[in-house]
Amino acid sequence: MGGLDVGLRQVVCRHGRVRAVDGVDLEIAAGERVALTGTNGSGKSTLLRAVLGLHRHSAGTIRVGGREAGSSAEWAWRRRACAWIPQKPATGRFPLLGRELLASGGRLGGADRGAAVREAVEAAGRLGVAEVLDRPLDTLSGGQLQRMYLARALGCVAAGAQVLLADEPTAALDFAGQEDAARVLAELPVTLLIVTHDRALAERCDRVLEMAAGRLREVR
Ligand SMILES: Nc1ncnc2c1ncn2[C@@H]1O[C@H](COP(=O)(O)OP(=O)(O)OP(=O)(O)O)[C@@H](O)[C@H]1O
Repeated sequence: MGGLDVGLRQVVCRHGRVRAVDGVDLEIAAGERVALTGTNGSGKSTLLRAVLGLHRHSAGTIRVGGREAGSSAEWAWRRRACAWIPQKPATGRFPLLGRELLASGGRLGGADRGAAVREAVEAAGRLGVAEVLDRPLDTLSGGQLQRMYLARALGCVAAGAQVLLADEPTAALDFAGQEDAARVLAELPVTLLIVTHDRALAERCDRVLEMAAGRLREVR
């Protein structure tokens, strides 16, 4: 089993005056699969975004593979190490085509970039979205877009990402899609941190954590 360990110490994230994440400690072993559940607005997405450096007003310590990130080179390493499926995919003002998304994000790096993009395109085929590769992202349905992001994440893993941070990756999928995505995610040889309200997906994880008002507790 591959993967990198992830360690959070006393992480606090603010949105203005709101402490969306309020002193979170978390240790995830390399290769562990962790589901993060909890009430709406409890800080789950903010926590995931902080790991990627997408939430600026953060304090505390976040390590991936034992490495903190501060410099732009360290953040670039972090973003290559961590594949990312966002909750609210931005299609942008000038939306990318599907196949551009698969090669996007600066996360497909290294010598195997071509192989990684091929893997992402193949994954799109397996996930049933091959026919939308040449369409702008803003013309895709929510479920098609979510499948494209999953395919991109699989390409990132093929390119060497060892952690997958997924924010409600099955929320827009039909029943068969939820099953397929849960199986694919659970079989990946990486460390998984998945925000989800999907019980079946949480069941496949080694641990389930719950967030409430910015604080974390272990459920199983
Ligand atoms: N851009 C923002 N500006 C101001 N407040 C924000 C912003 N983004 C999130 N928040 C607030 O921070 C808190 C945590 O939000 P977050 O999106 O992390 O919750 P969540 O647990 O992922 O919720 P959900 O299950 O509904 O997706 C909420 O009170 C939310 O309203």
